[in-house]
Amino acid sequence: MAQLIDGKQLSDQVLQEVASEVELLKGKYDIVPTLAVVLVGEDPASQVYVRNKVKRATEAGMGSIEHRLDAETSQNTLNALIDHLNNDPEVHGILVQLPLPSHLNEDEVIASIHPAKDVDGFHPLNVGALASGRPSLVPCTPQGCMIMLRQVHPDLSGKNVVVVGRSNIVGKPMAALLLQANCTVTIAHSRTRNIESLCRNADIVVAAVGRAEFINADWIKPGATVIDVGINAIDVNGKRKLVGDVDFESVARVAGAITPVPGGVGPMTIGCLLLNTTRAARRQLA
Ligand SMILES: Nc1nc(=O)c2c([nH]1)NC[C@@H]1CN(c3ccc(C(=O)N[C@@H](CCC(=O)O)C(=O)O)cc3)C=[N+]21
Ligand SMILES: [Mg+2]
Repeated sequence: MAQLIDGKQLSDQVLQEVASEVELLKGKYDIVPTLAVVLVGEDPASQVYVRNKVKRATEAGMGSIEHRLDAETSQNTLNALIDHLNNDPEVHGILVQLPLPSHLNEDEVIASIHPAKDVDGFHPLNVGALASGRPSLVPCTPQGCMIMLRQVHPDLSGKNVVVVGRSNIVGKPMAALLLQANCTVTIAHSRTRNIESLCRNADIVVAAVGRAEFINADWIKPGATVIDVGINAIDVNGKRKLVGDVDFESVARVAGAITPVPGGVGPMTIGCLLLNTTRAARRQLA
């Protein structure tokens, strides 16, 4: 049975670091690091997630502000809100929950967030900084995955890694971070040929495809490390169950180490979001 990489426990460690940084920023500079979360529409999964973020922020002694806008909100209204948050000195981080309703332009929204407050790390300036090896605000999920990987591989140099999925939110920034850690990185996606045998050669597989239990034990080299980014809600006998992109049951029998879902990458994403918020706050000190 593979070693379990406990995201809940690791994220508690990250949140403790966040809490002491918050203490320091309060005591020394009299600022309360504050995250503004913007949610457009009422997707129930998004609401759970937003509630979790606000809860953890409060526990870490941070400030948080929630802006809920209805699903029909116009681009102009959203732009005006972001403009207001960009210029509010008491807001250090801005997160606009994605995906947005289809009438809104996500790229425009992301580009309108001040790069210094872009705690998701999605602004083109932050994307460019990461791509050219000068990371500043790094996307939370890949950042959390790196912390988990370091538990098993303190030195990642020379490891063969396959990242399955090429999204701007996970796959691409994940590959950039791994490359910076001197891994040999392959990005696989829906058009990739022989994806199974590619994965079977990897020391590390990062699964970020958004398909429930897509990757099974045949894809995994015995002893390899598997990071499961997927969070998919499936129906099992009328009950809602969360599963990853990895068939945990079978893969855990061949892998050397694996992250669970829930309790894996998800909590680490939230930990890193709050870590980014303290970093953003520190950089905004006059
Ligand atoms: N601008 C933006 N930034 C994001 O980072 C972002 C986003 N939009 N939109 C939605 C996705 C999704 N996401 C999750 C993070 C943590 C959990 C999480 O903590 N999940 C728990 C389970 C929660 C449950 O029980 O439903 C776990 O995996 O253990 C889930 C989902 C961040 N996202
Ligand atoms: Mg894909």
